[in-house]
Amino acid sequence: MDRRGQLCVGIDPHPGLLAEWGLNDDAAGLERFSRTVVEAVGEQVAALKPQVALYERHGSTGIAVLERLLAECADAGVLSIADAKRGDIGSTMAAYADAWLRDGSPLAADAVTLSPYLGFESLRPALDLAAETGRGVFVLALTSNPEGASVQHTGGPDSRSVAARIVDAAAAENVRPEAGAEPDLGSVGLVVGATVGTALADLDIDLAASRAPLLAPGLGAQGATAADLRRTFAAAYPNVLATSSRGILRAGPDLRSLREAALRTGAELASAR
Ligand SMILES: O=C(O)c1cc(=O)[nH]c(=O)n1[C@@H]1O[C@H](COP(=O)(O)O)[C@@H](O)[C@H]1O
Repeated sequence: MDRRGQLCVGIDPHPGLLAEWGLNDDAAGLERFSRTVVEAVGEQVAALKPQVALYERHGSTGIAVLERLLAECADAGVLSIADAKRGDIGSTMAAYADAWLRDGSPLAADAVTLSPYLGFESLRPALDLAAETGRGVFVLALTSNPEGASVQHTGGPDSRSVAARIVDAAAAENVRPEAGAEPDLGSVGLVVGATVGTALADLDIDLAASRAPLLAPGLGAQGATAADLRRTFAAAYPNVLATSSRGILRAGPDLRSLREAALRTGAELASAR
């Protein structure tokens, strides 16, 4: 982010987008779509975030395309975030961690998105493997969809909301006193939607203190702007990696148009007030 700015481009090969790009809704279309995005913006943006579901719907051939895409991200020198939203009991979580975060795994990415619905501590195998292999995780805290609040804003007996507890748990992970001179950010990131409005203040959440990289979806197709992000995240804004999928992808398949869309959005993020 220091070198390339605060934009992540999501790679979401929806059937409708494939058709708009003149591609078939099959593995060959998926491969062409994925390669085009890497070629257009892979040397320009901080990260690419393939949406795993859109590869899974093609079965094993789609997963094979995803494997190649993750390898191509590494070759292009751009960070990859596998948007898989995994979460399960610890013993199964170890297998998910192995799939997405282990050196040499065919699906190894630089980071993976995780769902803490089974309890933050159930994510332990992924937290530990990420720390061990120099990777990262992004744990859902306040999601960008309107339905998220019904779970994430609710509080327990101490009235701290579910989202605030997840942020607190990530913050505790990101403090590693034994590490000596620490980098600004830890490896346990959080997902906080660009669309959450005043929720951070309402729920008394201090994101800046969490030292978490903040993956913020909702820019573009879901209606949020760079100015919304600036306002919503306030002091934590420098830690935000804003992610946009359809908002950028609709400019394709022309390479230059895709690049320009990403450049324009990146510039808006850099100058947001
Ligand atoms: O983890 C995510 O990236 C994510 C979390 C969230 O709260 N909201 C959200 O939209 N996402 C993902 O971000 C992408 C948003 O796509 P666009 O709305 O097309 O920019 C999709 O792949 C979503 O699954």
